[in-house]
Amino acid sequence: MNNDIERVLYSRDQIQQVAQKLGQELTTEYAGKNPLVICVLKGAVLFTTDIIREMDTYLDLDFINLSSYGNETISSGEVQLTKDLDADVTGRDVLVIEDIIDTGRTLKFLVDLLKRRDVNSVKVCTLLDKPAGRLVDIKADYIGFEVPNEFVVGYGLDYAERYRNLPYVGILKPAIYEHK
Ligand SMILES: O=P(O)(O)OC[C@H]1O[C@H](OP(=O)(O)OP(=O)(O)O)[C@H](O)[C@@H]1O
Ligand SMILES: Nc1nc2[nH]cnc2c(=O)[nH]1
Repeated sequence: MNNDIERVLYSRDQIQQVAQKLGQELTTEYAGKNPLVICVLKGAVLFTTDIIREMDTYLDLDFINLSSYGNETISSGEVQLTKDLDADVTGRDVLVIEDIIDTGRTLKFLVDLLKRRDVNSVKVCTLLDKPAGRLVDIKADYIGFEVPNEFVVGYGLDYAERYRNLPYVGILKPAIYEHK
């Protein structure tokens, strides 16, 4: 699997360091607030487990599954809610954890949903931001790294469901797409 990677963008150590820094900031942000942390499945699983271990505050954890890429590298444009939250979010201070914001459609869909459900506040922490991919106007409050306008994999991010378990973020060799 590692042989399929052309270039590593962010190493495991770099990701751990940024998670520690963001976790400290989030500890301050949510002191005494008992936030509801929402992990956006599946991609944000690895980053979420890093972030919450760095947050020294009481919190609740929930999961939502949103999907719009299927097995492709380009968004279908339609966000599907395939698993809803278990928690009642009314009046909660919500922290959304994402792996990447690209077009922004997934995050906009989720933030709009949470606002319709009358949350008290919503903030977003993402491992990666790809500003050059943005098609809707939305920003994260906490960002690990910016990435160039290329399809990235690893650390939760997949290509056709593979590579989520790579311990770093990288770019695939072009031959991988040719042999799909
Ligand atoms: O800003 P956007 O263009 O909407 O892209 C970002 C979303 O795309 C990926 O999810 P995907 O739909 O691939 O589902 P997955 O997390 O299960 O892989 C990623 O995990 C983000 O949630
Ligand atoms: N794996 C992966 N999923 C994405 N979803 C939106 N952008 C990306 C990306 O660059 N890589």
